[in-house]
Amino acid sequence: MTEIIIPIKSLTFAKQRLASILTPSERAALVLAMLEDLLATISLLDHGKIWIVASDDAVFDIARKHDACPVCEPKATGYNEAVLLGLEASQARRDVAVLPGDIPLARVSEIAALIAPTSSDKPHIRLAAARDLQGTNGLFLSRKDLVRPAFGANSFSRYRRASQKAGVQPQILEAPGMALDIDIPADLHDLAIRSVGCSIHAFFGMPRGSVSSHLIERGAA
Ligand SMILES: Nc1nc2c(ncn2[C@@H]2O[C@H](COP(=O)(O)OP(=O)(O)OP(=O)(O)O)[C@@H](O)[C@H]2O)c(=O)[nH]1
Ligand SMILES: O=C(O)[C@H](O)COP(=O)(O)O
Repeated sequence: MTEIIIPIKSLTFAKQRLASILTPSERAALVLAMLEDLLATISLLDHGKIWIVASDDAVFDIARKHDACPVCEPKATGYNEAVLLGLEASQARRDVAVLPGDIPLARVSEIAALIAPTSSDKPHIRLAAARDLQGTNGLFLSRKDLVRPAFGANSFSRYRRASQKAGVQPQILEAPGMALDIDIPADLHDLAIRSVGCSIHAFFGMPRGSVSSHLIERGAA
């Protein structure tokens, strides 16, 4: 079964691009709520080990609650280095997936399509794009050395090129829930109005009708 790596940046430095509308403690709470929702969604599926690469006890507490394995990152060296730590920790030779922790609306069916185990030795890569078609919100490798982690600006086209260089035509997944990663205030506004019933909605701490105006007051839309 497919093992899953989820890197979570130090809560102290989390979600800097939301600093104009959320306080540091709100940003930390947002990261934890998004992780809860993602792990709850994954828990509905058959999967291999989940590796959470992070440096905060609060993150590891959530990991353990969902039977995920903590991988302690000695210092924050970036998204790709964190993924490499997860890949090293994983004992799987084949079928690994990487998910960011900030896709709280990812649907069960979308993650199922991303992590479906392969049955042949033919190399296989799956990619789920961010809605701007620049970022990558889901990566699946049938062998963990098929491409090196290459997250960051414009990673989607970089992964496509790297896959082709490795002789693999990547499968591009249609995944609108996964496509919303929470980077900037406008993403948070979209999340607030689409997240009723999720932990993330409780994070906003108010009934649906007022979420939108509250975030607009802070400049999110
Ligand atoms: N463990 C770990 N995870 C990281 C690191 N940098 C980014 N991530 C995680 O990678 C995923 C995607 O992060 P980004 O959207 O690029 O950035 P972010 O750090 O969440 O937000 P900004 O501070 O606004 O850039 C999230 O799950 C982050 O928590 C890092 O240095 N270490
Ligand atoms: O998708 C990626 O490779 C990274 O997350 C960077 O993209 P972002 O700025 O959309 O988070």
